[in-house]
Amino acid sequence: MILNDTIVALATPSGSGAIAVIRVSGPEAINIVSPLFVAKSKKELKKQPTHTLHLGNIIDGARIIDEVLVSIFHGPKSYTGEHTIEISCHGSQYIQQEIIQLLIRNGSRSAEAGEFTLRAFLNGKMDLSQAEAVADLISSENSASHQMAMQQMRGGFSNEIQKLRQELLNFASLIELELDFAEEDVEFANRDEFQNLVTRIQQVLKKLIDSFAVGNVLKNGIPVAIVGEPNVGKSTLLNALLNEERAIVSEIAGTTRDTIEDEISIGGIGFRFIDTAGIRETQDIIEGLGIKKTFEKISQSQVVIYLLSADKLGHAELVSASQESETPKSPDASGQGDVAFTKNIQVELRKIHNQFPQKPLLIIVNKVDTLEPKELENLQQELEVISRGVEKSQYLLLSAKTGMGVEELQQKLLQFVNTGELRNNNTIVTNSRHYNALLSALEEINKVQQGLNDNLSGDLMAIDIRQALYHFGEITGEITNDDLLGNIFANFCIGK
Ligand SMILES: Nc1nc2c(c(=O)[nH]1)N(C=O)[C@@H](CNc1ccc(C(=O)N[C@@H](CCC(=O)O)C(=O)O)cc1)CN2
Ligand SMILES: Nc1nc2c(ncn2[C@@H]2O[C@H](COP(=O)(O)OP(=O)(O)OP(=O)(O)O)[C@@H](O)[C@H]2O)c(=O)[nH]1
Ligand SMILES: [Mg+2]
Repeated sequence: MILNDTIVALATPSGSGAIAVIRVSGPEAINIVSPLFVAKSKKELKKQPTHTLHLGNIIDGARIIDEVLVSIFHGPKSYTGEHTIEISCHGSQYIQQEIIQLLIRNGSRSAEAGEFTLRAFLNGKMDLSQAEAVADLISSENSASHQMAMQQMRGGFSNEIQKLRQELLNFASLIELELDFAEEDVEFANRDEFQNLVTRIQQVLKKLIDSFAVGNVLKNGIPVAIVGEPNVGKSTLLNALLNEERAIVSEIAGTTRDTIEDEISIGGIGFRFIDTAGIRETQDIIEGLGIKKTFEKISQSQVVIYLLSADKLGHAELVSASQESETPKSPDASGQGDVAFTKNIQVELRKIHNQFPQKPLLIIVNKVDTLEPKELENLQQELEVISRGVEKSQYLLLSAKTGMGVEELQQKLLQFVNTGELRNNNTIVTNSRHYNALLSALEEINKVQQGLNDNLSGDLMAIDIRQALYHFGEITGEITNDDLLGNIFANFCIGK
């Protein structure tokens, strides 16, 4: 990592647009751009005050490349903390490249991914968790992920960690001071006060650690698997939820072979729907692989939608609960197909439920547009029977084709999400690196607690306190190394 040179990159997306922004940052940024810019006012860019905007031409010798707006930031008063120039040019890719090449010929270098924000971090403009939040903010696509990233970028999480760290540090210093007076048996660090602090740190850490369960799903979108027998309308439902023709739909059973995923926002929260290959006994190797994948997707999902087709149900005459474990006959063409079919569904459902007992199951009957009102009544009863014994299940009727009941489904899905932490504006941990550091910090704090219980000597306790401090420092970036920074910032886009 070379950090004392001047870097340049396009800050706006690659491609052509109305306007593009090229950003230059580093000790020579102003000196490099100044002679390449002729202001309409004829004023020299170099002499302009910080945070001012100037209209003029970017020139390459006698040639004018573009008419642009240039902003100037004098370090350390800038995003990166370095001298920074931003050039807003016309959004042609040709112009963008001509200007960037010109800047490179005149002494700047192409920035690496995340290098502007890396510099902001290294220059103390933000701590590491705030820098990570910048990337999350850029990729946020709904209200929930936006709110969490914004809170973290503005330092909510960092402040909480910093405060604990500072208090713990004060105690560590006092305890370590005792070591210098070991012979005199003095206690600079009041043990009762220390116990209070340790208890408080444990509580905060536990709260933050618990929030990750929510934060992780809210950030990545709540995965919802749509499963069921072939041809029940899983892909049609996916399309209805996404409001686009995302998956191929046909009357041929076994249309979907591989899983198809896409995300939408419902009530500000991201849901990732996973359409799967219909579950059935099959000789087809590829279809079989698809079905295997379906079960993988169920295990990864937060909620399972088990879809049924109304045109196959409709007979209230059902198997009793005691027979449930019996292997069902496969549906046949002899007219008794429906009963066997329903029994089949019961077995299928219980299979899923037994394999994933904690997973909420939404049993949904699709194609209700094909039923007569009287048949609908029977269906209600039938569903009661089908879902009996499958805890955490709810059922719902809909038609993916007409859209009836789809909104109700969305509302039901929202009920599975705990949005309390979001509403209360609590700090929510969304980053697994932070989560792991918090777990390690708690482990060390628990050792400190044990030390207090055992009346352990200060020198031994100091070791665990230092370890806990180390893990706090990992989150905010006081403790770091080039590999870790490389990893974090390599996942940024170029120009950020
Ligand atoms: N054109 C442009 N838009 C942008 C950015 C940018 O770098 N350029 N940002 C980049 O992500 C975000 C805004 N973030 C910024 C943060 C700090 C400063 C800045 O100049 N800070 C100085 C002065 C503060 C002040 O005026 O009080 C400083 O911190 O000292 C600029 C942008 C989003 N929009
Ligand atoms: N009448 C009616 N037909 C529907 C409805 N939903 C789906 N269909 C039809 O059912 C057939 C199967 O739909 P798909 O969405 O391909 O079914 P699938 O469950 O994805 O099937 P596989 O991918 O083979 O597992 C298609 O002909 C759809 O048009 C509905 O609500 N009402
Ligand atoms: Mg399908």
